[in-house]
Amino acid sequence: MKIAIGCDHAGLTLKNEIARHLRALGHEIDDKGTHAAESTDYPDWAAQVARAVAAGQVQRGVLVCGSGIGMSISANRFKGVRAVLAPSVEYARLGRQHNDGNVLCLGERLTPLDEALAITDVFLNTDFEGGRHQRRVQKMDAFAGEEA
Ligand SMILES: O=C(CO)[C@H](O)[C@H](O)[C@H](O)COP(=O)(O)O
Repeated sequence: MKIAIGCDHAGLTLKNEIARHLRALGHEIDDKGTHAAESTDYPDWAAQVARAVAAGQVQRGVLVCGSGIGMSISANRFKGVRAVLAPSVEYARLGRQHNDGNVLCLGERLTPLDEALAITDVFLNTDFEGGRHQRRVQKMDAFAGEEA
Protein backbone atom coordinates (compact mmCIF):
# COMPACT_ATOMS: atom_id res chain seq x y z
CA MET A 1 0.00 0.00 0.00
CA LYS A 2 1.18 3.57 -0.67
CA ILE A 3 1.03 5.58 2.56
CA ALA A 4 1.86 9.22 3.34
CA ILE A 5 3.14 9.88 6.83
CA GLY A 6 3.81 13.07 8.76
CA CYS A 7 4.35 14.48 12.24
CA ASP A 8 5.28 17.52 14.26
CA HIS A 9 8.18 17.61 16.72
CA ALA A 10 6.08 15.82 19.37
CA GLY A 11 5.46 12.88 17.04
CA LEU A 12 8.87 12.53 15.42
CA THR A 13 10.09 9.39 17.20
CA LEU A 14 6.84 7.49 16.74
CA LYS A 15 6.50 8.63 13.13
CA ASN A 16 9.97 7.30 12.35
CA GLU A 17 9.21 3.99 14.09
CA ILE A 18 5.95 3.61 12.17
CA ALA A 19 7.69 4.40 8.88
CA ARG A 20 10.35 1.78 9.61
CA HIS A 21 7.71 -0.77 10.62
CA LEU A 22 5.61 -0.20 7.51
CA ARG A 23 8.59 -0.28 5.14
CA ALA A 24 9.63 -3.62 6.68
CA LEU A 25 6.14 -4.90 5.85
CA GLY A 26 6.60 -3.86 2.22
CA HIS A 27 4.53 -0.67 2.15
CA GLU A 28 5.64 2.32 0.08
CA ILE A 29 6.10 5.25 2.46
CA ASP A 30 6.00 8.91 1.43
CA ASP A 31 7.49 10.60 4.49
CA LYS A 32 6.41 14.25 4.38
CA GLY A 33 8.32 15.15 7.57
CA THR A 34 9.04 16.74 9.87
CA HIS A 35 12.52 15.25 9.97
CA ALA A 36 13.94 17.37 12.79
CA ALA A 37 13.27 17.78 16.50
CA GLU A 38 12.76 21.57 16.39
CA SER A 39 9.36 22.81 17.45
CA THR A 40 7.02 23.04 14.49
CA ASP A 41 3.30 23.48 13.77
CA TYR A 42 1.18 20.35 13.28
CA PRO A 43 -1.23 21.88 10.70
CA ASP A 44 1.65 22.27 8.23
CA TRP A 45 2.33 18.52 8.25
CA ALA A 46 -1.31 17.50 8.46
CA ALA A 47 -1.97 19.52 5.31
CA GLN A 48 0.75 17.74 3.34
CA VAL A 49 -0.54 14.28 4.22
CA ALA A 50 -4.20 15.26 3.81
CA ARG A 51 -3.57 16.73 0.36
CA ALA A 52 -1.81 13.54 -0.77
CA VAL A 53 -4.77 11.44 0.41
CA ALA A 54 -7.37 13.80 -1.06
CA ALA A 55 -5.55 13.84 -4.41
CA GLY A 56 -5.40 10.03 -4.52
CA GLN A 57 -1.60 10.02 -4.57
CA VAL A 58 -1.62 7.59 -1.63
CA GLN A 59 -4.22 5.18 -0.28
CA ARG A 60 -3.82 6.06 3.39
CA GLY A 61 -2.19 8.63 5.64
CA VAL A 62 -0.69 8.45 9.11
CA LEU A 63 -0.20 11.57 11.25
CA VAL A 64 1.48 11.77 14.64
CA CYS A 65 1.63 14.67 17.09
CA GLY A 66 1.69 14.77 20.89
CA SER A 67 -1.95 13.80 21.33
CA GLY A 68 -3.15 13.21 17.77
CA ILE A 69 -5.89 15.79 18.35
CA GLY A 70 -4.47 18.69 16.38
CA MET A 71 -3.56 16.41 13.48
CA SER A 72 -7.07 14.95 13.31
CA ILE A 73 -8.79 18.34 13.46
CA SER A 74 -6.49 19.70 10.76
CA ALA A 75 -6.73 16.73 8.40
CA ASN A 76 -10.52 16.62 8.62
CA ARG A 77 -10.71 20.14 7.14
CA PHE A 78 -9.75 18.65 3.76
CA LYS A 79 -12.41 17.36 1.39
CA GLY A 80 -12.25 13.60 0.98
CA VAL A 81 -10.26 13.08 4.16
CA ARG A 82 -11.73 11.07 7.01
CA ALA A 83 -9.15 11.24 9.78
CA VAL A 84 -9.54 8.89 12.74
CA LEU A 85 -7.93 9.64 16.10
CA ALA A 86 -7.32 6.14 17.45
CA PRO A 87 -6.14 5.71 21.06
CA SER A 88 -6.68 1.94 20.86
CA VAL A 89 -6.93 -0.90 18.37
CA GLU A 90 -10.71 -0.91 18.68
CA TYR A 91 -10.95 2.74 17.58
CA ALA A 92 -8.82 1.89 14.55
CA ARG A 93 -10.96 -1.12 13.69
CA LEU A 94 -14.24 0.79 13.97
CA GLY A 95 -12.79 3.81 12.21
CA ARG A 96 -12.23 1.59 9.20
CA GLN A 97 -15.29 -0.70 9.41
CA HIS A 98 -17.88 2.02 10.01
CA ASN A 99 -16.28 5.30 8.91
CA ASP A 100 -13.99 4.30 6.02
CA GLY A 101 -11.21 6.31 7.66
CA ASN A 102 -8.32 7.08 5.35
CA VAL A 103 -5.98 8.94 7.73
CA LEU A 104 -4.88 7.54 11.09
CA CYS A 105 -3.93 10.02 13.82
CA LEU A 106 -1.83 8.99 16.82
CA GLY A 107 -0.47 10.71 19.92
CA GLU A 108 3.13 9.86 20.74
CA ARG A 109 2.83 11.34 24.24
CA LEU A 110 -0.20 9.19 25.07
CA THR A 111 0.19 5.90 23.17
CA PRO A 112 3.06 3.45 23.80
CA LEU A 113 5.07 2.32 20.78
CA ASP A 114 3.91 -1.32 20.71
CA GLU A 115 0.29 -0.26 20.94
CA ALA A 116 0.74 2.41 18.26
CA LEU A 117 2.18 -0.18 15.85
CA ALA A 118 -0.70 -2.56 16.58
CA ILE A 119 -3.20 0.27 16.00
CA THR A 120 -1.51 1.11 12.70
CA ASP A 121 -1.61 -2.51 11.52
CA VAL A 122 -5.31 -2.82 12.28
CA PHE A 123 -6.07 0.48 10.55
CA LEU A 124 -4.31 -0.68 7.39
CA ASN A 125 -5.71 -4.22 7.38
CA THR A 126 -9.37 -3.65 8.19
CA ASP A 127 -11.93 -3.26 5.41
CA PHE A 128 -14.81 -0.78 5.29
CA GLU A 129 -18.08 -2.65 5.77
CA GLY A 130 -20.13 -0.48 3.40
CA GLY A 131 -23.90 -1.08 3.51
CA ARG A 132 -25.63 1.33 5.90
CA HIS A 133 -22.25 2.90 6.70
CA GLN A 134 -21.76 3.92 3.06
CA ARG A 135 -24.79 6.23 3.20
CA ARG A 136 -23.48 7.88 6.38
CA VAL A 137 -19.99 8.37 4.98
CA GLN A 138 -21.48 9.98 1.86
CA LYS A 139 -23.44 12.39 4.08
CA MET A 140 -20.28 13.30 6.02
CA ASP A 141 -18.28 13.84 2.87
CA ALA A 142 -20.99 16.11 1.47
CA PHE A 143 -20.38 18.56 4.35
CA ALA A 144 -16.85 19.34 3.15
CA GLY A 145 -16.65 22.85 1.75
CA GLU A 146 -20.09 23.83 3.09
CA GLU A 147 -20.40 27.37 4.50
CA ALA A 148 -21.33 27.62 8.19
O1 LIG B 1 -1.97 19.21 18.38
C1 LIG B 1 -1.58 18.79 19.42
C2 LIG B 1 -2.47 18.91 20.57
O2 LIG B 1 -3.75 19.18 20.11
C3 LIG B 1 -0.30 18.10 19.55
O3 LIG B 1 -0.27 17.26 20.65
C4 LIG B 1 0.96 18.96 19.49
O4 LIG B 1 1.97 18.06 19.22
C5 LIG B 1 1.25 19.71 20.80
O5 LIG B 1 0.27 20.68 21.03
C6 LIG B 1 2.65 20.32 20.79
O6 LIG B 1 2.93 20.88 22.05
P1 LIG B 1 4.30 21.59 22.42
O7 LIG B 1 4.12 22.02 23.85
O8 LIG B 1 4.46 22.75 21.49
O9 LIG B 1 5.40 20.59 22.24
